[in-house]
Amino acid sequence: MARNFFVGGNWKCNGTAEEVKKIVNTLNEAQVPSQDVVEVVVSPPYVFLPMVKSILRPDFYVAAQNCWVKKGGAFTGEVSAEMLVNLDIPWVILGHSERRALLNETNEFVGDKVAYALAQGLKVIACVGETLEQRESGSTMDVVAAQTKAIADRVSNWSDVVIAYEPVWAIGTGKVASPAQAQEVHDELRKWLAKNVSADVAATTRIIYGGSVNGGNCKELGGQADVDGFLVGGASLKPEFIDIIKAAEVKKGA
Ligand SMILES: O=C[C@H](O)COP(=O)(O)O
Repeated sequence: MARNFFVGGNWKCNGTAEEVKKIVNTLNEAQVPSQDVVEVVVSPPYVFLPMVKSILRPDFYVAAQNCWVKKGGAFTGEVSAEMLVNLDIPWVILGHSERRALLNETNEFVGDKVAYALAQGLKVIACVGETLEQRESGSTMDVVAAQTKAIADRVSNWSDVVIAYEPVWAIGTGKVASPAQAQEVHDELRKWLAKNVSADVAATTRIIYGGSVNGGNCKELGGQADVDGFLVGGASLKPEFIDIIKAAEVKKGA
């Protein structure tokens, strides 16, 4: 079964209202392949979500960068999944390595968040990935499998989940994984899903790559059999994001 290419832009903690409007204008004017070729989702900081949603072209979608693990209440500073649903925000990024590392989000906590967000009706971009130390010690697949297992243990319907494989050593470093390195992990992850979840989930779940993707490397990465798109950080703030969206065309006729 064909997996529609997916390109996410994670704007992280960047931008002023003026800069955000400028990025949206660039996106709105861009000529890109149609939605049946590529699904585009941009993720501004919380405070800009309603504005971006209201001015963004209707064939692109928005995502929050996080949400709380359960129903809202006395959790100062948090935003609940219900609030995102209330504002018609369709997607949320969960388990980003910056949150795992800087805010101590564990595999289990991320798994709980993914399950809760899905149960409220959100679609989830769930991030996994190893550190340089873990890669060098040969434990990449163990790490990625443990992160994915914590999600699989809590989730039964995978139709609204996209997995983002983001090696931590490639994030914001300019040190992109080689196409072969990305393909190897994506292939292993798909095999893991086939063995531990189901053949159908393995065949249909999109596994996207993140980590220093740019206009220059996106086509080769996107051409890998098990790379179904990207989660882009730095380059999603720049006009080259359009070229990354267009990389979806490498899958045409594949
Ligand atoms: O969520 C996106 C990733 O952290 C990649 O960031 P980057 O493209 O700036 O390396």
